[in-house]
Amino acid sequence: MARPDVQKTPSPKLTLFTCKRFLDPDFCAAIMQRIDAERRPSTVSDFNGDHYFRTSETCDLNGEDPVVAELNRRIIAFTGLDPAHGEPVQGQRYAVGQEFKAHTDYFEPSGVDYDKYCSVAGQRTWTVMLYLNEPEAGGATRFRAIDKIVKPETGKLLAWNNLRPDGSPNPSTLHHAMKVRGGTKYVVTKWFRERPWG
Ligand SMILES: O=C(O)CCC(=O)C(=O)O
Ligand SMILES: [Fe+2]
Repeated sequence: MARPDVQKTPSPKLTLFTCKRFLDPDFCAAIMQRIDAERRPSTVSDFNGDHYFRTSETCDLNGEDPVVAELNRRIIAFTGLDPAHGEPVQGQRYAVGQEFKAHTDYFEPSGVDYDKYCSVAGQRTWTVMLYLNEPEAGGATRFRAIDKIVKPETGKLLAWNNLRPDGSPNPSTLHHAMKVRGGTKYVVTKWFRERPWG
C-alpha cells in the first residue's frame, strides 16, 4: 500500500489490490513461452458435473527455472507473504472461447476434496494473479459480488484475500475468468496457504 501504483478496491466485502505494470513485457513473454511449452488441460477440485466449467490449459511452472524463481522473489517482495506458504506458480492459457466459470479459489470445507487438498497446508489464503498479455477481446476477470471487472493488461498484478478477517472462506471472492473472444490470454496464478506447503 506504500506504493503509489497499488490500488485497493474500496469494498467492505473483500480485500483486493491491483498493481499495473508489475512485470515488464519481456519478462511476461519469457513466462508465456514456458506456458506454451508445457501446457495441459486445466482441472478442477469438487467436479460439479459441468465439463465446460474450466476449459483453459494449465502449466506447472518449474520453480528452479531462473525466470520462475525471479517471479517468485518479486511476488514475495511485493506481498510480504511467507514464501514457505506458497504453492508452486501455475500458468493458465485461454484460447478463444475458453473460460473458467464463476468459482472461488478456496476449497469448499464441505466438499469431497477438502481433506485431500487441505490436510497438510490448510486453506488457501491469498491469490496472486498476473496478466501476462492483453487478448484482443474478452478474457476479463469478473467479481460479481462487488461488481468489479478487471481487464487483462500486460504485467498487471491482481491479489485478493480468499478469507475473511475471522479466517472463514469469503464467498464474495467469487470470480469468473470470462471467455476470451479474440486472441489468447495468458496469466500466472500463485496461491498461498495457512500453513507451509509440503
Ligand atoms: O484467468 C483469470 O482471469 C482468473 C484465473 C482464476 O481464477 C484461477 O486460475 O483460479
Ligand atoms: Fe480463481
